Amino acid sequence: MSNFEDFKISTDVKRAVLEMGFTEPTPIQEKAIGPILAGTDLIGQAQTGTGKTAAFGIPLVEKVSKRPGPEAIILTPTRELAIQVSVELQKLSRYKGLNVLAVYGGEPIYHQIRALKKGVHIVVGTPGRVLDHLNRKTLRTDRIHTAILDEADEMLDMGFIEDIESILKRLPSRRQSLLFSATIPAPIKKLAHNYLNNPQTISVSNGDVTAETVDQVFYRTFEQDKFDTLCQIIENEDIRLGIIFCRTKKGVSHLTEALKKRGYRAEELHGDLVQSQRSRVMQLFRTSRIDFLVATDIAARGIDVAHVSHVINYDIPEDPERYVHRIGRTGRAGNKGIALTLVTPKDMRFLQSIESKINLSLTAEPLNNEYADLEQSVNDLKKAMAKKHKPDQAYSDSASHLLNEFNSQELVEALLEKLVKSKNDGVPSEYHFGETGGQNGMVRFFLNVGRNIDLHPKKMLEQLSLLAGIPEQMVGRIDIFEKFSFFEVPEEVAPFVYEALRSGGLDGKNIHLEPAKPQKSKTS
Ligand SMILES: Nc1ncnc2c1ncn2[C@@H]1O[C@H](COP(=O)(O)OP(=O)(O)OP(=O)(O)O)[C@@H](O)[C@H]1O
Ligand SMILES: [Mg+2]
Repeated sequence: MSNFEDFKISTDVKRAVLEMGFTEPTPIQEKAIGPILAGTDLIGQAQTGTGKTAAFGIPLVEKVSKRPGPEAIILTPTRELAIQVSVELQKLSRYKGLNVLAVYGGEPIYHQIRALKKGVHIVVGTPGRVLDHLNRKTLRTDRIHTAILDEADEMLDMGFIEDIESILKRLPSRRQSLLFSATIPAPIKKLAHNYLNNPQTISVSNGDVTAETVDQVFYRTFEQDKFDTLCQIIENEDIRLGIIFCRTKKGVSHLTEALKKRGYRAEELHGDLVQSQRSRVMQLFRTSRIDFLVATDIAARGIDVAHVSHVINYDIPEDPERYVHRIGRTGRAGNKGIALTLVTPKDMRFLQSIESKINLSLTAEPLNNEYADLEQSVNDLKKAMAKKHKPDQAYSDSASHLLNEFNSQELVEALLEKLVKSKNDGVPSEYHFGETGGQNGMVRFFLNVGRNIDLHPKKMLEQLSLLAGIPEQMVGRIDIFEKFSFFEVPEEVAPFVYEALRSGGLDGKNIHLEPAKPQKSKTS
């Protein structure tokens, strides 16, 4: 089947579908619409951005009557998603003339009560506010024949499960229940069977967990270099609209502030904002009046904004499912998208679990380091100029001499080039190390060894044991990357290694060491 004409749906609904620009059903729509029309309970799984909303929305608006309702309830994990889904259902039912209402927290409840009283056919809501209405008896349930959990795995997970259970318990038991998500882990699927009646599972992922329209790469960086790395990425990439994800609300605020200071059009979205701010930011982003939405995982699920060209994980998600949903905000409805993830040494294990979840190994994108070095050299030079230095006659004479001989523009260019080259000559000018938690009594060190350093793990091992006076076999694992390396040693010898690195450096040559900033633990 490759045509909406082939479904048993009324012309009112068909007309709306065509007006929305949908000419052929997507695979999940092709497979799910028939069974839903037939009344089957269903678990529907398909990649991000492949039209799951219309897959349940089309048969739903077909089945809901114009009699006083409500006849259907859809639950979503965030307010933004409730609004978005209600808008899509309103569009689908435009010619049928149904009323769809979004009910969510952070908005005066009276407006919603008034709207519910006036008559609503389909309710889309977040669990907290829906429960509130049920408790106040402002939302009647006796005519509800369909319940849908969008982002079902999230809804049946820790944060929501209790609310969902109490809502479902109050709905008529003779009802059709539908669960949709891009990810449905096995334990959640098992749990889902408690709420469904003899469900059919429809899965269209042809082996890929993430949408194949999204190009995924990662960048190696350090905690303290993340912002510079991000700015370099933004400068290098051609970003139409970008969503930047951070782990915490604070992180989102700080990053937004920093980006704004640099002149980027960015706004923050997280749960500490009042609803009017949240709606305003979403509106600015949807209408391209800002270029970057900096968000917590609040924006990870379901959000559909046209022309999002890039998703950037400023903080890597610790949970592989979150990664799948976050990057799914781009590459939607057949469009291309790019997903970039910043990875620090301590993030490597999260990257590995993501890779095994999505059955893909991501490629590391090298940063354009020469330009980064150039920028740094220019900054170094500016700093030097800002310092009042005593005039040294010999330097002054040489400078006048050179200026007489060469054009000043060319002279500065040559000096800069020399400065950048010297940064990369042989031994790096700066070593940097810090400790992050190792495992099983091991302490992990990481070293920023700069670029272009020829450091074989074996050589590093020899030097380490020589320096710290510890046997080679005491060193756990050594990983050497382009720009940094890390290794683990038993807790008891860690202080010796620390001292040895501080006082000596790996090959004893002109090495400057700095302890890394302590890593603060973050909470959301
Ligand atoms: N048949 C279709 N033809 C063209 N575009 C479609 C079709 N169905 C849906 N779309 C569009 O595809 C986009 C993604 O749809 P939707 O938001 O329903 O995806 P989803 O599968 O729910 O993704 P997620 O897992 O991220 O929630 C929307 O902009 C929607 O309008
Ligand atoms: Mg969706």
